Amino acid sequence: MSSTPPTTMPPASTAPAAVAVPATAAATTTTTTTTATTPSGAGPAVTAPERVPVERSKGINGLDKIVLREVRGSSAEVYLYGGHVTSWKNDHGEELLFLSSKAIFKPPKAIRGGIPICFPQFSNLGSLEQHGFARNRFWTIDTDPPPFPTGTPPKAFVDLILKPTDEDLKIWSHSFEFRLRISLSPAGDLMLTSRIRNTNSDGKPFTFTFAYHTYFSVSDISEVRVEGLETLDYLDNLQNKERFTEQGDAITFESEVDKIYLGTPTKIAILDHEKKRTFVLRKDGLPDAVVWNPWEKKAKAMADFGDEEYKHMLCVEAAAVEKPITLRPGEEWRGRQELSAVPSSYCSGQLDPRRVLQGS
Ligand SMILES: O=P(O)(O)OC[C@H]1O[C@@H](O)[C@H](O)[C@@H](O)[C@@H]1O
Repeated sequence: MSSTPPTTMPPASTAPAAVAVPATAAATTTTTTTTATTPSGAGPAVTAPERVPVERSKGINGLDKIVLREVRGSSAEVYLYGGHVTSWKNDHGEELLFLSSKAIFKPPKAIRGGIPICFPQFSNLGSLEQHGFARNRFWTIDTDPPPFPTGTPPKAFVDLILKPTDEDLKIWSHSFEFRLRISLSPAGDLMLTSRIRNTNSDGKPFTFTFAYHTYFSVSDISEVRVEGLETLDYLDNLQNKERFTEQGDAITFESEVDKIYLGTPTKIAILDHEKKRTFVLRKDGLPDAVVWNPWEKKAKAMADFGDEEYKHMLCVEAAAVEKPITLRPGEEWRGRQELSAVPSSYCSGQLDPRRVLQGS
């Protein structure tokens, strides 16, 4: 068991990353950019790999969306509404995220499925609307994001930004810049990096909670297990957020679950026995992990969720909930989530490979 402390970083000061989609583009546009990375410290300038074209088009109800495609065939779809990833496909074109057939693509309703962003409040832990407002605001493409301090930029990516409107400032009186980079690796891994900066000019700090509310697509919830959370403490949302300790070998599902696991490892596996697929979730700056499945009764009560759909989804959410993040003006926080989908016969790292191999 290990916990990841929240990271608070000074302003980034190195090489610029590429953003190539003009904010004014209409219908479907395709842009390719090659970025020269400026020196980081004393290092030489390097030329970033050629950027894979990003497509911008109209999605459901005319909402703007971005499609990222990697050369080997994987893809991701991102709605500017919510800065919301609605699709992630592997190089066989198989959908890896759950999106409800009843999802309502109409503001102010958040899209049911994919990866909603919960900010500046997770769940009902505060005075704001459930899960905060980032998931039902219109984000824009960030044409000039500050550089990432290290690493080669990915080839297929988009940078989005959310800043509060005057209306937002009335309900949460803090200025911020929320930058979200969504990228696909050549192997088809989906990475989301959030950089949130306090831009208050009144000298005031602010505090927030956060989650990447990822809906994984699974073949049958009763055949799924989650590894990496066993023996950890959790707050049970179904029991007034009381604190318990998880017992047993791994997490399996036979009824509604809504738990916030605390101080979780940086790597969690979701094994889909029937599909023989393992999702590996890696995270940074996000110590907690929420596990949610509404099960039958709650499914029926949700207007934007099919009665039987709970069988085919599981939310495992990289989150910062127990210890809210506080930023002073000028400070930036970074929280990263990386998702891979691999055959269940493969796993590496801190999880016990024998258990993942057995897959049950
Ligand atoms: O219906 P919403 O607002 O998208 O929330 C869905 C669920 O999201 C989970 O993260 C919460 O732990 C649950 O309590 C909640 O029901």
